[in-house]
Amino acid sequence: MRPDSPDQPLERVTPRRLGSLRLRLTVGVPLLTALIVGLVEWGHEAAASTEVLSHAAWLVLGLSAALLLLVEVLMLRPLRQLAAGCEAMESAPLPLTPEFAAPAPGRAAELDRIGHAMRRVQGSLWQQEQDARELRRELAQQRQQLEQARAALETHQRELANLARTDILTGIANQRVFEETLRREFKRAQRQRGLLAVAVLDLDQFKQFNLTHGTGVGDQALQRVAALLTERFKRDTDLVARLGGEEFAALLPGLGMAEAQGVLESVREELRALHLPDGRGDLTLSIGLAAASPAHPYLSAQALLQAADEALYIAKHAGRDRLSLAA
Ligand SMILES: Nc1nc2c(ncn2[C@@H]2O[C@H](COP(=O)(O)OP(=O)(O)OP(=O)(O)O)[C@@H](O)[C@H]2O)c(=O)[nH]1
Repeated sequence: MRPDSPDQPLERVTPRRLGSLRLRLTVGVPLLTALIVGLVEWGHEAAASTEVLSHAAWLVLGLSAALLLLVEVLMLRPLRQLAAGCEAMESAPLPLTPEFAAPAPGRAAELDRIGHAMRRVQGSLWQQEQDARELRRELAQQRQQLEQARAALETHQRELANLARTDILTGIANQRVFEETLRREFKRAQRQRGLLAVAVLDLDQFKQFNLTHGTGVGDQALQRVAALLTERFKRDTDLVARLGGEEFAALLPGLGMAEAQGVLESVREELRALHLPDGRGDLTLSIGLAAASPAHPYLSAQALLQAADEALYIAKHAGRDRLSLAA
């Protein structure tokens, strides 16, 4: 049996205040009766006979007992049940159950039904709280998953953006980035009356190199050239890129023709000294170089790049493995 069941013995659930009320009624009514009888005896000693008074006292006592019984049955017992229900609600959360489905008959049924309704409400609240807790937990999980998906998406977007700007084989900038940067740096050089050198570098006889050593070795050679250029041009403003195939480019802000020529000649020498692909090979590089300066301006970034291209063409036709300067 549950501690808050209405069938429980009354002594176990009697609230202190109800017990106090009953005690006061139990003690107070007989005392009052005795007091009345005493007063009547004292006041009417001479007039009334002892026998009549005695009957009156017994009548009052009987009425008091009946009154006590009525108070107990009609008020105290239902109140105790209600109080017990309230206490049980305070003490522990209960699931929604069909307890007290049939309230006790009689006048106490009203209070039983109130108690029962309160317990149903409490059970319903408890259930709703459980549901809300479960929903909050699911929401937190979904929020976490969403956060992870968002982070993964951002990573993929970054990778995609990088892929769109990077040459896959060599990992350096691609032609698109080179042309964007060239336009930007050209405008800056024009604005600041600065220097800007552009070099186009092309591996010699690479078709034959592939045929001799295979395209896998050709790929490795392209990667070595990219690494060499990245190593040599490492200022923040420098940019090396692969324009496509076996053709590379270097953008060198702040460098005039003579300075750029010196660095590029050493790069060409270094590559030849590598003897790609196997330390005994003879892979070489032809370079066309153009430089914009206040003394030698170009109309556009495109014109500057075209001048470097034309210089490369001259280097190729002059026998390869050399650097040519734009006119
Ligand atoms: N291994 C490899 N080869 C490539 C790649 N891209 C282009 N090539 C090859 O590079 C070769 C370029 O040949 P060509 O344009 O005739 O130039 P070349 O043989 O270097 O001759 P010149 O430039 O006149 O010295 C072609 O055979 C392409 O197949 C690549 O990513 N990997």
